[in-house]
Amino acid sequence: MRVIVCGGGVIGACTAYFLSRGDIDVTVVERSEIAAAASGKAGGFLARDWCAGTPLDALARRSFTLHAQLPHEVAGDWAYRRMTAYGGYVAGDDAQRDAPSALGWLSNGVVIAHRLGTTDTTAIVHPRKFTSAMMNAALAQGTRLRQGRVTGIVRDADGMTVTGVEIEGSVIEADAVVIAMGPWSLLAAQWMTLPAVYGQRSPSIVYDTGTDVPADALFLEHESGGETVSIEVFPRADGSTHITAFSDIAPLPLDPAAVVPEQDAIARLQAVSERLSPAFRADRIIARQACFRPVTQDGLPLIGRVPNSEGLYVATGHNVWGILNAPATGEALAELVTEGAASSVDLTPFDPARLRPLDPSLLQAR
Ligand SMILES: Cc1cc2nc3c(=O)[nH]c(=O)nc-3n(C[C@H](O)[C@H](O)[C@H](O)COP(=O)(O)OP(=O)(O)OC[C@H]3O[C@@H](n4cnc5c(N)ncnc54)[C@H](O)[C@@H]3O)c2cc1C
Repeated sequence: MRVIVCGGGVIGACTAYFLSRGDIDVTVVERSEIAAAASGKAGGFLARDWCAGTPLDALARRSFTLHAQLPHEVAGDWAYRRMTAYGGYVAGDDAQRDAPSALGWLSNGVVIAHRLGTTDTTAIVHPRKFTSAMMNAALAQGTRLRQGRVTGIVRDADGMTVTGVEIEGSVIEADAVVIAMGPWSLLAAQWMTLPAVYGQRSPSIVYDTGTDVPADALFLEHESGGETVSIEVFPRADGSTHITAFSDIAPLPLDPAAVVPEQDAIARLQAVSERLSPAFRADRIIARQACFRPVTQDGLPLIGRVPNSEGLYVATGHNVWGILNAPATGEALAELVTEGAASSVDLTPFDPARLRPLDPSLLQAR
């Protein structure tokens, strides 16, 4: 069986890894480089039970377990570690402003209100290193990587059954095709019956904090310019700390390589970060970046068969939990493609047929 995975983000890499463990001929087509988009620029935070009470719960729990197993199965170091997570706020002009923080590495006035996760329930990876390691493991199992832009799907005479993928004028044949192009999966709605996928932009700054910042993830609220801003701080085991805030809605550039941060958002983020801890000094900044996470209309991913097609699958729309949920998505999708049904997780809540398909004429008008 020949399977083409379109997109080399964390979802494409994990899908290729699990497919290539079977007797499957896998090709990943990536237009830029592995982890070029959100999968290389995310925080990498993982939580076992933060999706409890939602349709994502089983997928998240399975993925959290796989994240703990993969360092024993796959070569490479992607800085997997368990961590503690805290919630709180940055005090404004009041008595708390000068009070020492409960966590010694934070500045006065950073108030820790509650613990959100322990080393049993929360963890982190370096997302670019994780995605690359999964892709390298797939390559070691025989997967091929082809650089190029997927520009269409090829079908047989009945118009239903997929026979390959078009890459800028050339065609590679396949028995099954998986669309895993993150927010750019939207473009695939021109070629198949697919619901809309949107991109939500977030800027982030990465600091080289070495051993100055312990394994404490932070979810903080801060009053800034009359609005309440949510700040997320993710110290990783390789000594880098990722800080993000100020998500906004912006047009998705057609080329993933054209995603750049707004200078104003980065300046605001840098100012907030400096307020949190002396560890976040300007001379320690190693990346100022932005990325678009893929979002669907109901906030749940699309994982499963594409309606009205034979041999066509999609895995995208993972929103804020794409790094967490990639392993279980890849595992379940590999089962669906090769065995006809997913056995590790119930994919029913993520069936692409649950949402109204996007009218392709809206894309042509873009
Ligand atoms: C600031 C930020 C922080 C985040 N933090 C976390 C976190 O802490 N934990 C967590 O679980 N999740 C987090 N996320 C979410 C996570 O990053 C995403 O859900 C996940 O990376 C999406 O992966 P993907 O593979 O679907 O898409 P992408 O990473 O966007 O990958 C899609 C790939 O497809 C390629 N592509 C596009 N078009 C084509 C084409 N025509 N042909 C071939 N290739 C193509 C692109 O170049 C890209 O490499 C965060 C996101 C952001 C923005």
